[in-house]
Amino acid sequence: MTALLSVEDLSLGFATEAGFASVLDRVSLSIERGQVLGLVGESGCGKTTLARAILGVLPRETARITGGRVLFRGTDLLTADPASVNQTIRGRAITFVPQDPFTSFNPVFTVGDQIMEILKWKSPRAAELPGRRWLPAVVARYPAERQRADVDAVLELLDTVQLPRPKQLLRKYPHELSGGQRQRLMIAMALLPGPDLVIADEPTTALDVTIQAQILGLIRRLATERNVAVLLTTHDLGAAYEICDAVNVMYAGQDVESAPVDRFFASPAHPYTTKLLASLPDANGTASGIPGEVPGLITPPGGCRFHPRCERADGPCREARPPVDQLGAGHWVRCYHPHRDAP
Ligand SMILES: Nc1ncnc2c1ncn2[C@@H]1O[C@H](COP(=O)(O)OP(=O)(O)OP(=O)(O)O)[C@@H](O)[C@H]1O
Repeated sequence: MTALLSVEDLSLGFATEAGFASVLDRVSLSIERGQVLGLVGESGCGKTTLARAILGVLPRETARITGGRVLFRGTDLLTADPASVNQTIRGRAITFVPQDPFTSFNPVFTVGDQIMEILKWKSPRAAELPGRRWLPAVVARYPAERQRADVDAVLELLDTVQLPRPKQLLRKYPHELSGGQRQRLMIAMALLPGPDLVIADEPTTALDVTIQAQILGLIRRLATERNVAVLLTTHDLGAAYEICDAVNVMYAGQDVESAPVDRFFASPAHPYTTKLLASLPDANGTASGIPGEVPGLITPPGGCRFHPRCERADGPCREARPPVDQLGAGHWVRCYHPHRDAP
C-alpha cells in the first residue's frame, strides 16, 4: 500500500552567519491515513523544520533543500507546481495545528472573522473562487451561498471539538478564550478544509497539564473518526505514548529509529532511544540525563551524529551513517550496534 505521505532521504539546511547548518540529514518517514505518528526528539533535533518542509513553509532566503523527496499521495511536493500545491494541498489536504494558538490568532479580529477568512480560500466547497484571474486574489468574491454552508460547517465542527455555545464563541476575540479553547479552535480550523493530513507541532506545549491530556485525547479521537493522518511533533514521550500508533525518533537532524508505539516503549533498539527513555523520571521522580552535549549542526559529527555520546560507538559509526536495519514489522533502526533484545 502506498503511504499517504512519504518523506524520503530529505536533506536540508540553513545559511547562517557561521556557515551552512545541516539541519536534516537524509530523513525518512511515512504515514498512513488515520495513523497518528509521533516525531520525537530533544529540542533542536529538527522536528519543526521537518514539519515546515512538508508544509512547504521554510524561509525562502536561507533554507536550501539538498536532497530527497516529499511524496504526498504520490506527488513530490518539492518539485510540483507551487501554485497547484498552494491551491489543492497546502492548507487544504495538509493543514497545521501550531504550538501556541495565541500567537497564531490576530488579536484585533474576532475568531469568527478569522475563521471565515480562512474558509474563503480553503473551504472544501471552494474549488476555485470566482473572480477574474488577472485580479489580485484578495478581491475575489466569497459567494453568499457558500459562505452560509461554511458557517454551518464551522458550527458543527466547533461542536465536534467540544466547544460549547459556538455562535457566541465566534463573536469573541482571541484574548477572551482560554488556552484550551483556543487550541480546540485551532484543531477545528485545521479540520475545516477536510484534510488528509494534519501536522500538529507541539500542540500542547503551551497548555496546563490537565488540558494537555484533553487536547491529546481529542486529536486521537478525531484522527480515528475522520480517518485523518496526524504527524505529531513532540519532545514529550508521554504524549507520544498516549496517542500515537507509531513513533519516529530524531537526533541532531538524523532519524535513528521508528517503531509501532508498543514496541517503541518495550524494546527500543537505538542507544539514543534507550537513553531518551531512561531520561524520563521514574516513580520516585529521579531521571538520568544523557551525558555529553547535542552537537552543533554547522560541523556535525560524521557518520551517526550520536556517536560522540554513545558507549557502543566504534570506527564505522564515525565514518558512515548506518543503513536502515529492519528489526520487525514496522520497526527499524539506523545503528551498527542496536539493542537486539526485541521480542
Ligand atoms: N531559519 C533558520 N535559520 C537557521 N537555523 C535554523 C532555522 N530554523 C531552525 N534552525 C535550526 O535548526 C535546528 C532545528 O530546529 P527545529 O526548530 O527544527 O528543532 P525542533 O526539534 O523542532 O526543536 P524545538 O522542539 O525546540 O522546536 C536548530 O539548531 C535551529 O537553531
